[in-house]
Amino acid sequence: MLGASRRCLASFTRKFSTSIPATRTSHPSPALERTRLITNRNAGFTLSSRKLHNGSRSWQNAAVEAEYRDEVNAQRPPSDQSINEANSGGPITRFDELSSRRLVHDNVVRTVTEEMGLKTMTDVQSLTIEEALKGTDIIAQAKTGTGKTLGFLLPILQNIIKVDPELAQRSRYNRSTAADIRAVVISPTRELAEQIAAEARRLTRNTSVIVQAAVGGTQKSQGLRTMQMQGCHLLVGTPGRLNDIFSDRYAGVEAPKLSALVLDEADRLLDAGFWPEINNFQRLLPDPSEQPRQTMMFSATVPREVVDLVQGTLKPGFKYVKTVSEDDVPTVERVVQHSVAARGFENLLPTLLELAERETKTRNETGERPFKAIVYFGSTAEVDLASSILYELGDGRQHPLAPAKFFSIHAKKTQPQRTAAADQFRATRSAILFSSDVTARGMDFPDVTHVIQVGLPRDRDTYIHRIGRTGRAGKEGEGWLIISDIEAGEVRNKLRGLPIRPNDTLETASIDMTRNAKVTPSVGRILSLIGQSAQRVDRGTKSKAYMAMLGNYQWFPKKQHLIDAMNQWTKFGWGWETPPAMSPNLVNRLGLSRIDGINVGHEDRQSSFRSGSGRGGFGSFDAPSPRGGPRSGGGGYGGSYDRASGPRPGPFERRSRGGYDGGFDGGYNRNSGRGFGRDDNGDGYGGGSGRRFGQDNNQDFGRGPFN
Ligand SMILES: Nc1ncnc2c1ncn2[C@@H]1O[C@H](COP(=O)(O)OP(=O)(O)OP(=O)(O)O)[C@@H](O)[C@H]1O
Repeated sequence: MLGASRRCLASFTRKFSTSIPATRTSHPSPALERTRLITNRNAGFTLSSRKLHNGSRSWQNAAVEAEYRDEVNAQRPPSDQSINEANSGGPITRFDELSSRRLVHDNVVRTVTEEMGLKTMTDVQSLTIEEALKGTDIIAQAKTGTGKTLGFLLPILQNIIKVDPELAQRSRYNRSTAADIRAVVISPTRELAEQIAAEARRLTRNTSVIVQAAVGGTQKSQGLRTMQMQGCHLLVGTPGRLNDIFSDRYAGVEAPKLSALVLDEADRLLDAGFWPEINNFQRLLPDPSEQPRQTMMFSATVPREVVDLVQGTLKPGFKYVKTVSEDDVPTVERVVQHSVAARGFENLLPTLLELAERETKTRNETGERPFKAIVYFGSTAEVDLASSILYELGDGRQHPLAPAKFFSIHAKKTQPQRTAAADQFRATRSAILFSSDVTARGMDFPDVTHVIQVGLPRDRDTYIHRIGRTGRAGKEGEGWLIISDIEAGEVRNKLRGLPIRPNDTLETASIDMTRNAKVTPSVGRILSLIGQSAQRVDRGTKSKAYMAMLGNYQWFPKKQHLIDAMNQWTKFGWGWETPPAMSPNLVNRLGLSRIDGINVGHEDRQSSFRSGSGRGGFGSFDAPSPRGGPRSGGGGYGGSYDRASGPRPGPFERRSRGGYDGGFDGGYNRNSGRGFGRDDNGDGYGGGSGRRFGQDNNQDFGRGPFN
């Protein structure tokens, strides 16, 4: 954030004055209490540097606690009243009114109502579309999955058509060029940019408006050729690639008539990781004093500081639309949210399996929508480890989670792998997507029944956006947060006020794996399955996950406690007597030199060791083994067993094995090399505020936004 703040201060010290008439409040009703159109009349202040230099946590808290003095209720009437209101010029709540009031071309409205099947506007659409059609600048905050995308695409499209009416019809003759861009939408992630472009193409299919996407990880030259051949009116892209093509003087990409700029997931784009790119990109666009343009910013989370930050750059009269009131929970009510406190890190995956099995079974029995889950982890390495272990459960026999298909996405995969995984997950009825935060914002995967977060999300907004992948467009969903006991205090701190209910119905969460114990057969089976599967995953994948976790838990003050908990995980989760090695340099940098239990050395020199001892694994449990017959003591792994002396083919490279025809897909990129930190965009941009530790020995930690 620091980087952003400094630059922001330089760029946003302009004072401005704006006065906006209060929006009419008519027929208030309880349903309307939550919907607010906030008009900020805090004119003429200069940004406080101290405020902007705050860390993200205080950002979030400030946002939650912020009292907006100048807010005006613009509450939405109940539906039976709205039609009358619309006829008499009240707020528009149905898409067909856009046509009857001659606000949007019939052709476009028909596409929305007939082809997309949408009749009634959501709150945020009702409050933004009409304003945006007038060219007003907008900051909009609305809960996840409430149709913000259409809230900006529809007015952009109509405003393009207004300037060039011929574009309203589909024409065989395409006059557009790559130097004819009228609107740009910026998204923080490639997947989201592609999704927005796909929605824009659906919306424009009966017009001559051309939509293109420009995202990192794809061939720039190929994208440019398409743009040069087909032309472009509406460009959707990620910040790095947009900068790249606009600053390439030979690309022929220009926007002299640019009339709209949209920042989707605006708070993320204005965060430190992206701000330099956004700032730079704006400089490549026509000067707004010569070519007036509309700016719109949308997100489910818009901290007060972001509003303060950007309002100086918006046109006087801008609207701040907020459909989440301060005292409302920022997640949709239809998503029931549970938290499970697991005893240690070694309990996390067994708990995940128990939950996934239970939910799959229940849904099969009741005939509800099949289990379709996104499981979030804090880093790419954890995604790789968990997805490998869960996939390996199907080794030569019926997979316990069949018929679910498995996919995984993170920023270290190639873009074609990421796109394929997203597309296939979208199209699959029963599936599990293991993901880092690259899919946390904006992604609209249909029918996701569960969002499961393993480990503490980096902040409150990340939790909210992840949860927002379920319960979309009026559907039900469940959120599960599975954390280890050392995170419990921080969870209370970060996620205070959210409607998360403790849940103790998962038996494996509380099992003490450091001791021999009697467990129920079902628990014993799960522990054995995970233990055996962990043995089949190579050492490198595990070591990287360990390092990544160490990076993610840098916030944890009691280092000895942290290392003890992590070593307990490697010992009882994987059967390793010694944890992965860390270079002396790294140990120093992480402030661990006085901590017991660190394996100082070089992991690559240890990788040929056979890890695991005769004991190890999940202690010893009196439970039948999954292959029949009672298990004797001696550890869940059945002895020392490590197939990690050389890399084995990644599970994602195999489509199906044995009796499990679900198969893993989406590609498995082993060439991760550096960077085990968190990732959430992967636009190939190397800047940002992510702190990196341990660049030696291929050990790379911390929240590097571009890992
Ligand atoms: N008026 C509407 N009625 C019903 N469904 C709608 C409406 N508008 C959009 N949708 C659908 O709702 C889903 C979510 O929309 P969208 O992705 O735009 O949400 P969002 O608010 O941008 O979410 P996020 O905050 O996660 O980015 C999409 O499948 C979209 O087609």
